[in-house]
Order: sequence, then structure tokens, then C-alpha cells
Amino acid sequence: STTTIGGYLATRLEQIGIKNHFVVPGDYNLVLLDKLQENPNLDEVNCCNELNCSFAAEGYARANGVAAVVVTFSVGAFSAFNGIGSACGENLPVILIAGSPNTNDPHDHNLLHHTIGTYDLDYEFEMAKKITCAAVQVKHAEDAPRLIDHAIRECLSKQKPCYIEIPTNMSAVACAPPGPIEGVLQQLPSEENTLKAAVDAAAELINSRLKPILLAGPKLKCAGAQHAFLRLAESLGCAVAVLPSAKSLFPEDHPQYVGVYWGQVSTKKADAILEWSDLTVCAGCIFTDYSTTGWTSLQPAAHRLEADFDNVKFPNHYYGQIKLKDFLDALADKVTRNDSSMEEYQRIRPSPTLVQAAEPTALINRKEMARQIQQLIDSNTTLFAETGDSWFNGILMDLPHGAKFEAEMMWGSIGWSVPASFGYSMAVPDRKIITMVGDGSFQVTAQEVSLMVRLKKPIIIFLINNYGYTIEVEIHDGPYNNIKNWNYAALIEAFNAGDGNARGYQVKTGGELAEAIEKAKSNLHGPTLIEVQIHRDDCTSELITWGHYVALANARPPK
Ligand SMILES: Cc1ncc(Cn2nnc(CCOP(=O)(O)OP(=O)(O)O)c2C)c(N)n1
Ligand SMILES: [Mg+2]
Repeated sequence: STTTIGGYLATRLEQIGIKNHFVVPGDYNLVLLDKLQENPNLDEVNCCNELNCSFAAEGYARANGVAAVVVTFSVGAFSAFNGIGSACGENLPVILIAGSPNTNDPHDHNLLHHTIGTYDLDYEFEMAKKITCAAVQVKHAEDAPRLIDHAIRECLSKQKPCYIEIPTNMSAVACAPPGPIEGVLQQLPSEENTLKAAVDAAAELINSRLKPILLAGPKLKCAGAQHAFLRLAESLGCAVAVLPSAKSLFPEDHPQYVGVYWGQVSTKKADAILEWSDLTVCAGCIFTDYSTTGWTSLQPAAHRLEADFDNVKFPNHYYGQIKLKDFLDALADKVTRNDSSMEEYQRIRPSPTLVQAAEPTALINRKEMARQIQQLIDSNTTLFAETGDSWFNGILMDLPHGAKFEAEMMWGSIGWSVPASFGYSMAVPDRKIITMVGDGSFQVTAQEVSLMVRLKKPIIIFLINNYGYTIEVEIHDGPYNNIKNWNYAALIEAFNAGDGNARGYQVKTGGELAEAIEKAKSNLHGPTLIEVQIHRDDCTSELITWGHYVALANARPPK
């Protein structure tokens, strides 16, 4: 039997666990969309534009482990590149599928619509190569299975996005049917001798130190190494801190949890204990200017053991071709228990700050808003924090067991959280989702709330209206940080268009906020947008400190 190239791709997407693919139709991908629709186990989800599509797929991948977005040539793909850039920086396997011009056009020397007006139609493919781990163009049917499988295999094994370009006249062409999916899922295992050498050397280093500590990084997730990390933590018995981009990858109710390590804007004095230790065992960590508060909190290399996605390094040692999960699991069986950093931490652990409820009739402020959002977070909640002061409000939240935290701290594109939380909700419909997003970010992708209305997603959106780009104000202010205010709550009526179930509230006091939250809790058939109006300078003190050091890092004179 045979299948078509579009059918082959549909089967592969289904076999790797995709149920929803995110699309914006365009004449270069319509036949392909039909072929995907013919697969009963795939449901397309339309987004308002390809930027939102790519962010929704990025969010879907955060919950589902892999995602796919289907766009049309150039005009679609160029917008989708923003979300693919995010997937690349955030280590998420998102498959970007682009419909492209008829294979005869280059030979016929035709100029085409949806192009930059050139005869060379490979520019998109060349661009995609830069932001994916594999990019293919399916121009011949006998090559389709190999190219499609290659792109998907690379995407899954490297946990990075890939690009599959399918000309409009190829989707319905016959090709060989897919072989067993195992051939696509197969991954290179850790090399045994290297793994043993790495674990022995690392155990020797850790066992030789007086007060080691563990630091969790974001790649624990894409490496599937969270449980192995927990095992290592419990066998070592030391204090465990997390980078801001790894919040919720280690349970915050765990007795060894000491907070978010973010330099001077750390939580729970994690910086005090980490900087007291004599070895930081970093697992899946990514140290950037933002995650090190302008490089002020990057530990010296002599002080760090870095276990990364597929390699381990520490002073005078490097081991490649080993998987993080295998390394942490094996190390857990080799380290000697050493809880000195926990003993010390018991002496400096700050007592939990009890925030008093504000007077209900008093004007709402950031602190009261955060206090009320904190109460909303339970074990089934995923909290999305958008770039902005929402990062800091989110990082400061305490997560009960099972609660999750999603932020885009490498790519940091404003507008990500609305489509990303929508895409995430498509993968895990039973999860409770709270999105914290600033007014500036909301203006980038606001229209995706209408898809939450259409698909009846009860996402609670806290739109923090501080009248401008406050995170930018704290880094470097200027007239460009002032934006046109919207009546955000009124947008909901526009998006409902008479038959939606979304609700919108504008709140000015703590009492109004509490009422709006109660109404949000009972709105199970659509999103609830709560616009919280606070003073533009009412931001976290952490943002002010962090912004200062990031600005200093940005200002370094050229060498
Ligand atoms: C796509 C994209 N364009 C510009 C930026 C720079 N940027 N980062 N944060 C902002 C402003 C965020 O403002 P809001 O969402 O209102 O957040 P806060 O006022 O800080 O709560 C900008 C303009 C960015 N991070 N992403
Ligand atoms: Mg703002």
C-alpha cells in the first residue's frame, strides 16, 4: 500500500503524540491541511496569526513534550520564526511545517506571491536552518519518508525545533507508508565507559568537598531528568536551589528546597547558602545575563560542576556523549550523604513573610494583588509569567506540591504568555491555568484570547495594567516606554461577540479583585480577564535591583 506525503507526515505527528496542530491556512498549505485533517487523531487549532500559532505550539510543547505548527510560505513562516526562536532558546521540540511554492516554479523562472520577489525560493529554508536543529525540503516523493523522519528524529533527540518545507504540489503525491515509529524515536544511549568515568570523577569531587549544594536548571525538563535530580538530592541530602527558569522543576514543598537562586534577587536567601557552599553541582543550568542578574551571580568555574543535556564538565574534566538523566541517576548511587549545607541553611532560613490582607476598599496595589493570586495557586495549577514585572511577581509565588511554573526566560519575547498558555491548555485541558501578563505584553498578542473563548478555555488572565513598559523603565527609561492605554476588560465583549462565555473585570481595589477572582473561579466555560490597575511605579523591588545590574551589563564599553 502507499500513502501520500501529507498522510505520511500526519501519521508521524500522531505517532509521536501530537493531537492538536496549530495552523493558519494559506494557499501553499491547503492541500497539506486537508491531508492532516484526514487523520482522525489529529485536530487542527486555528490561531489569529502565525506569531500566535508558533507561541501556542511552544506552549503546547511545554505540556505535551512536542508540538507542530503549519503555516504558509514566507508571510506565515516569518512570523512563526519568532515562536520557533523561542522553542530553540527554550529547548522545546516544535515542528515548523511550511507549505511552499509548486516545484515547477523555480524551473519555469516564475515570480510568485508571498515571496520577496526573487527567483531564488530557498531563502526561507536557509533562514530556518539557523533556528532549528534540522531543516528539510520535500521536493521528491521517494525522498519524503527519509527527510520527514530525519527532521522529527533530530527534533526529538536534540529537544530543539525542526523545519519541514512541503511544496503545495507534493502533499497529495504518493510515497511509501511509514515504517515503525521506533526508527524515529530511537536515540543514542550514553556511552557506558564515559558515563562510568564521569560519575566516578564527579563523585570523588563531590565527596571531597565540605559543603556541596545542588542547583537545578531548565534543561532538567527537556532531558527528562527531574526525577533523577530528585534522587540525587535525596541521596546527597544537601540544600537545593533552582534557577529562575527552573522554578517548579524541583518541588518547593520539599524539605531541602532553599529557593530561587537569582543573585541579589534570589528568594528565601538561596543566594546566602549557595555562596556559602564550596561546590555548586549545576544540573541542566543555563547561565545568561538575565539569569545571573547581569553576571553578578555567576559562580567561578572552580566552584562549579556542570552536568548538561549530553555532557558533564568540571575543572580539568570533560565527558561527552552521556545523557543528563543517566549521569544524575548513577551519581545518586555513588555520592556520600553530606547535609552540611542544609544544617547551615536551617540557621539562615528566613521565616515566611505573612502579607496582611489590605483594606478591601483601599486602592489595589501590587502586593495585595500578589497576595490574592498566591491564594489561588493549588496543586493542579500552572502559573504562566510573562516577560515584565510578572516574572518577578511569579518567581516570588510559593508553589504547593504539583503546581507548575512556565516562563520564557531565555527568549523573553513579550506577548508569548497569552498564546502559549492557550496552547498549553489544549494539551492538558484538566489543568488550572493562571496567566500573569503586563499591559505592554498583552497588546502584542491580545487577539488570542478570542481562541480561548472559541475553545471555552477557563484560563484566568491577570492583566497587570501599570500603564507602560515598567520592566524597561527599570532598565532604561524613555518616552518609548509609554503606551496607549486600552479598556482591556471591554475587549472581552468584543471577543465574545454575543455567544462567548468570557468575562472581563477592571478592578481598582482589593475588594473588587477578590470579587473578580470568585467570579473567575466559577467561570468554567471561558477565559476570565481581570485587569488590575496599579500605579506605574508600583513594581517589585527585585525588578528595580535586577534592572540596575542588567543595565550595567548592557552598558559595558566595547573592548
Ligand atoms: C518582542 C519583544 N519586543 C520588545 C521587547 C522589550 N520589552 N521587554 N519588556 C517590555 C515591556 C513589557 O511591559 P509590560 O508587559 O507592561 O510589563 P511590566 O510593565 O514590566 O509589568 C518590552 C517592550 C521584548 N522583550 N520582546
Ligand atoms: Mg506594564
